[in-house]
Amino acid sequence: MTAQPLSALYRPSLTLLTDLYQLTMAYGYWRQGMQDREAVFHLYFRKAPFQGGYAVAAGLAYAVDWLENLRFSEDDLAYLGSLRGSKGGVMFEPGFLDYLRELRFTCDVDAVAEGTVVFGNEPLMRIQGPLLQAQLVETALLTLVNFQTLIATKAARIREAVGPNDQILEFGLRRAQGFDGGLSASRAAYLGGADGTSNVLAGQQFGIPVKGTHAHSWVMAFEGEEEAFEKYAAAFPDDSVFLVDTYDTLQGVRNAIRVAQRLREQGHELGGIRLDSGDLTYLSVQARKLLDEAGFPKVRIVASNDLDEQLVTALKLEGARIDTWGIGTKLVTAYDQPALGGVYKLAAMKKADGSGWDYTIKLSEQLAKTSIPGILQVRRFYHQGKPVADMLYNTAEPLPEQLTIVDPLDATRRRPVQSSEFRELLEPVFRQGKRVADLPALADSRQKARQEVTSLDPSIRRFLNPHTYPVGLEKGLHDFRTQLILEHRPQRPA
Ligand SMILES: Nc1ncnc2c1ncn2[C@@H]1O[C@H](COP(=O)(O)OP(=O)(O)OP(=O)(O)O)[C@@H](O)[C@H]1O
Ligand SMILES: O=P(O)(O)OC[C@H]1O[C@H](OP(=O)(O)OP(=O)(O)O)[C@H](O)[C@@H]1O
Ligand SMILES: O=C(O)c1cccnc1
Repeated sequence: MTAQPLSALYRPSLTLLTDLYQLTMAYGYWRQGMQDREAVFHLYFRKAPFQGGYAVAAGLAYAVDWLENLRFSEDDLAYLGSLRGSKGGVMFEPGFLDYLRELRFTCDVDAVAEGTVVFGNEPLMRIQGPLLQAQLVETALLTLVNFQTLIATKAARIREAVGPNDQILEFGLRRAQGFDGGLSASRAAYLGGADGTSNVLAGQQFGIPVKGTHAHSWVMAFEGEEEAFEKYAAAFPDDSVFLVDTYDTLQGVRNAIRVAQRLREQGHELGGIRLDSGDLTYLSVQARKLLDEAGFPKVRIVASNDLDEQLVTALKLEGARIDTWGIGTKLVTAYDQPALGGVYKLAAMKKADGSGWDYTIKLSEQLAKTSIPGILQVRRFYHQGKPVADMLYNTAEPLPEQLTIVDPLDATRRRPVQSSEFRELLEPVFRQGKRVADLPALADSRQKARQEVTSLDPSIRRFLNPHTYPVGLEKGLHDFRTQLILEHRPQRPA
């Protein structure tokens, strides 16, 4: 089969962006008449990425867009109708395809706003509604939220390393995992703390400032480096950043200074220089000296070359004089942890007679992987404006006067909640399939992300062995979960 043109992937319907098993289960539920049994699922990850102490929630805007456009097109239905089982019969009978044709999303969705700091085991999304639909959306929600949360978190860590004043430019498109990997990474990187991107499509789609310098090939295309700088400046007299390391970096800085002097005579100022190889500390210190001595203290020094938060930290400690950090591969591919292990688990089903809830649990040998039953909400407690602990609780049960949170991994660790200052993290986004909340602008989510990260204690923000932020189960929920585990676990005689 020949490859589809790229434009064919930007179709109005991305409903088939799913795993086949979502559709086979949907068919099975439909056949059983179970499609409308009310169910509750939660989307959450278990462990913050990069061995860090937190994650930054992202991807909700994509998820909302996907859910709002959840509709099987005639092309989708024709394809599903063409699928065959192993004996050659149709996989999905025509009556089911008719059902899918009329299917509209009617679930309630509650979600954590983009830019919110989140921790392991906390639902980022809660989907409540007809079982078939709530199940069907699993894969797309995971693919959209997992990746962007991962990249936003990486960017937030890079922002931590870089500090509040320097610029971060995301340069990753060429090394990203495919075109959508590149596009959604640019969005999430901006949300998490980057100031701009080289990705022009991301600029157009999301309003992210587009920025950049020039490549080595520009310099190589001219007789000499100075001429190359001269010609670039002729095109962009007020917006030039020269890449100075094609031949000899410090000689490149001297060439840049000569061109900057001529630009100044014409009433323009050089924007910056970029270093892309060698010892970035030594070279940035030397370059700064040369630029300052020549009367160019405002010319910025941009650095790139396989940077990440660890390298930025090292370069800062070494005394590098870098103002702008160009970061590509390691940011957009989340190089040291290329996937966030977010999961989507069934937590409750309405009884067949509609009289109440049956709570569901997925057991595991590891307690960390055992799911949490209930119709969950996350309450974040504050002390003097700073988050101190999060509590997961079942909204279907009354809360006691005195709240106690229990560590889900060690029931002996519990703490009474003293603070009366709190907020609920999961906010209504859809009610019966209709969007009920406006999504914030991307720049506002970005600002929120920064505020949220900086509100955390430094012990949680640090890279090396960060403290664990307390996330616990409300004691009633903990006791109920334990009881459910005991009910479901086979009690083998000793
Ligand atoms: N002062 C420094 N301290 C720690 N690491 C540094 C320092 N300067 C540069 N690095 C990092 O060291 C790595 C290797 O850089 P270097 O330029 O020596 O090799 P390279 O990338 O193979 O060079 P080139 O781009 O010329 O092929 C890069 O990830 C770079 O960011
Ligand atoms: O190192 P990253 O964090 O991934 O940042 C992006 C890299 O992409 C470019 O290199 P490339 O060799 O592709 O092109 P160039 O000739 O413009 O340097 C640029 O010079 C950076 O080194
Ligand atoms: O503009 C730049 O300097 C740039 C863009 C993409 C990749 N590397 C660098």
